[in-house]
Amino acid sequence: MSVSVRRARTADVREIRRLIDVYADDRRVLSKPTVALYEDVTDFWVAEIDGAVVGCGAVHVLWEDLAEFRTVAVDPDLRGRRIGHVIMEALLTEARVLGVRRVFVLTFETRFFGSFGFRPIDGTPVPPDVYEQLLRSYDEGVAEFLGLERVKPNTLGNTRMLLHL
Ligand SMILES: CC(=O)SCCNC(=O)CCNC(=O)[C@H](O)C(C)(C)COP(=O)(O)OP(=O)(O)OC[C@H]1O[C@@H](n2cnc3c(N)ncnc32)[C@H](O)[C@@H]1OP(=O)(O)O
Repeated sequence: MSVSVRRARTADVREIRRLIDVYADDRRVLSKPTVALYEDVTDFWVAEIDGAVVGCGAVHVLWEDLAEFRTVAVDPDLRGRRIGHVIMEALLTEARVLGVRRVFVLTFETRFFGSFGFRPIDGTPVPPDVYEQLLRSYDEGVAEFLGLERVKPNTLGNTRMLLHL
């Protein structure tokens, strides 16, 4: 079983949609309108086996030194076969290429992300002036990063984690 990871193309959005829908019901992955997936397609990477998409993950830049990994998901039939690790390696390389120094995740999968060095944090790891700027974003994921009241029902039970690159 040979897994390769590449940047997502617009034609991958259907498969990314499928992977999100598998995990969105129990809030493991934030559900998003399909238009948001097309808008953010350049954030995404996909894992393939024999030309079929079996996993995905995204790097979303939040600020000069900070990005969030989002929508890391592997086909439920193929979990536990290190596909997630291969995706994470691509996302970590991309984060370094982009020049960010810290990566945030909001997740139930604390052991998986912990194995890459992510550690639980409290609060929002940005100074007040950056927090004020981030409040201007329309992105739901940014609202979750900021811990805004209106999105708290979506994030209940998730752990906030941070990795210093
Ligand atoms: C920031 C965010 O994106 S948060 C959202 C994270 N995604 C989800 O919660 C969606 C549901 N989960 C998944 O899609 C996947 O399980 C992922 C992405 C978390 C991990 O991908 P996988 O390919 O399953 O993981 P991979 O095989 O690379 O890693 C091995 C881990 O899987 C565990 N594992 C082994 N067998 C299984 C199995 N059958 N099912 C799940 N996990 C297993 C191993 O114990 C190991 O755990 P550890 O790293 O904590 O020690």
